[in-house]
Amino acid sequence: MLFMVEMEVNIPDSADPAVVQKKLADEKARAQELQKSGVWRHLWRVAGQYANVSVFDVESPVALHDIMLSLPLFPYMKTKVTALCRHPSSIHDDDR
Ligand SMILES: O=C(O)CC1=CCC(=O)O1
Repeated sequence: MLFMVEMEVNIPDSADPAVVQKKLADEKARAQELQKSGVWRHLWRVAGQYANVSVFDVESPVALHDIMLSLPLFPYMKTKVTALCRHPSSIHDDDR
């Protein structure tokens, strides 16, 4: 199942810089691991915002939920999830 996930990151000024640096490094490692596994299909920066638009390919909504809550930056994120399905005019065989 494909889902578009919009993530907006807001790190409070009061956050400990060392903790934030660790979370940023852990987030990058986790995001790259999930991209290599094929689960995190697309990761795009939204120009001009500390936000991204992503496409996840997961077994179920609960699998997506578990992945999102496991992200180190999740506590600092506002998220929006949209279910996707194949467009009849798509030429990409891997859309589903
Ligand atoms: O910077 C972001 O948009 C948050 C984020 C998601 C994956 C990652 O590496 O950073």
